[in-house]
Amino acid sequence: MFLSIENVEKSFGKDGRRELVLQDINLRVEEGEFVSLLGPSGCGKSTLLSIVAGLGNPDSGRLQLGGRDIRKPGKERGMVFQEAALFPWLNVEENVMFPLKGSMSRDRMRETARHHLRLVQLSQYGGHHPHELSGGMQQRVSIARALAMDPAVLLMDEPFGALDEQTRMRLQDVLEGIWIETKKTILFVTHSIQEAVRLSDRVIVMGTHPGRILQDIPIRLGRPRNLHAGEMAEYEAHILGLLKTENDKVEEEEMRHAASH
Ligand SMILES: Nc1ncnc2c1ncn2[C@@H]1O[C@H](COP(=O)(O)OP(=O)(O)OP(=O)(O)O)[C@@H](O)[C@H]1O
Repeated sequence: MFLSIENVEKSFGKDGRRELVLQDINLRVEEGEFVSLLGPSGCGKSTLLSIVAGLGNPDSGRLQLGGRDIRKPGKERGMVFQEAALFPWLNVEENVMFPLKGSMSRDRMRETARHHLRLVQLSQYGGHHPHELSGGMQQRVSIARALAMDPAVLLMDEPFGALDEQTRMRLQDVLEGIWIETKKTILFVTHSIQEAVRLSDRVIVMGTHPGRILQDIPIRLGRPRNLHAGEMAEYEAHILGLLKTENDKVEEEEMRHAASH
């Protein structure tokens, strides 16, 4: 199922005035694509993702999944946040089974949970409780939980943002492996240029004030990706240049704003 975002605009009230947070957002994500939203803090990445999740409405514009309008949350869109948010009183397997309740038999639920725990390489930990796992392992459980619902699209909001560098890179490998195996459509929010280039088929670079799309960059590299490939560094340098120009512009605006008050 393709995801389409057309002419989306969103503003919030701030200090007694309206601030345009998303302007003229147009994006189409094809079935099976891995697309990242990358941009400076405050450019509206999370706002856009939550609109796609159906957790917030745009002021104008249209969102569709497989040709059907998105108006509210739905199980065809799975969400993974920065914090794993597992139920501490349930074990790992029960956490993955929890959202499946009522949709299938208990045996089938258990089988589905086990399959997805295998996918995130946590087969041995089904009987453990969340507090017995590291942050990275907890996040893998939350990915398994989202995938077990078999969503058409997986929405991931900085899922590795709270992890240390080593764990983050390990989870990038795990996620790429899952994507290669399942070919899920993924929309992924990140601050990290390296992470976006490492994982994505396309990187959507966003600018801020107002949040908008600066460039849509296809990453034409094979999989699994070789972290040390020179071509990866070339993409990263190009994106860094784009973001630097954008940050310089924002700093200039802020200085002008401060000087006029
Ligand atoms: N519910 C809200 N009410 C008012 N302003 C909001 C709300 N949600 C977000 N904003 C504002 O919208 C802008 C974009 O926020 P958003 O969290 O989407 O950016 P982001 O790119 O995800 O940032 P970060 O990378 O820091 O998470 C910010 O200026 C933020 O303060």
